[in-house]
Amino acid sequence: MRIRFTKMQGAGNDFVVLDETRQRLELSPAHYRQLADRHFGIGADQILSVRPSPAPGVDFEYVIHNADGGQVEQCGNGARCFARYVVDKGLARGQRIRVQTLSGVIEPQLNPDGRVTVDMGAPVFDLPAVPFDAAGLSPHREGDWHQWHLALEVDAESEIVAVAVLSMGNPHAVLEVADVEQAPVHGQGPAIEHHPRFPKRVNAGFMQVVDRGRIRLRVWERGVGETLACGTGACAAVVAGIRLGRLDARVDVETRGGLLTIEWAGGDAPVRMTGPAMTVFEGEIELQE
Ligand SMILES: N[C@@H](CCC[C@H](N)C(=O)O)C(=O)O
Repeated sequence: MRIRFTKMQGAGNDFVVLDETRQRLELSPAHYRQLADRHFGIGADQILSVRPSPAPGVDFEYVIHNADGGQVEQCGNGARCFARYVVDKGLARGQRIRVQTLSGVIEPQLNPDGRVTVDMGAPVFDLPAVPFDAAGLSPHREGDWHQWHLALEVDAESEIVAVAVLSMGNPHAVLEVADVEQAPVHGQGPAIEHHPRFPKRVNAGFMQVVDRGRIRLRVWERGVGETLACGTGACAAVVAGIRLGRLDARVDVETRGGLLTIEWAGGDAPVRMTGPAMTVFEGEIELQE
């Protein structure tokens, strides 16, 4: 089967975008893995499918698959690229759209400067909803919140890390580190992703607080590995930093692929994420059966 695609990136987190507004492509997990493969396919961290509105009051459905072929609930950098795509392709009626995801409705909006702001909804702290199994663990109190001590096995050595746990529609564990460039992202990242206390696995964020309005962040993404940026990871890190008393309500997040700005007023307020969204190229690919 031959299909058309658009390659996009948001702060270096890269995507293959597929237009399924007129016809479902009915792709298998193996097809998504081929599209994401950097040697045998196009190369991407996630595959984003644009589908027609599934319900009154929303404009589109946004379906996300990780590079490993698994479907996931949310993708923040992808949401900005999704908005840029539907506007540039003339599929959207205005600059502000409502989009159904597996974890709820999000509202991206194109800004005059070309960046995109997304209302990502409120963070979720209910541990079973993340999901995170805290049975038998004692929380370590910080700010108005707490962190959890997890035992990890990394290169046959036992290590303990303190993580803040929350959902931005998808699960996140956030660790504070002194220097993000020296952080053991490729050692601790996969150990946290597959830790048995996270039954759906987890995205692991390594956050260095520069000052109350700026952090540096690297994220080991579930189903992908380290990416140049993770939008929901940036939201989760800033929310965690605010609740732990380290950050103010508006924070610039430096990632290896670019700058994101995250705003959160606390409580049930939605998290707002602003950042770039660009088309890289378009083409056709023959999918293996
Ligand atoms: N790149 C993303 C997150 C994509 C999904 C994530 N890997 C997961 O499995 O939850 C972002 O920008 O948020």
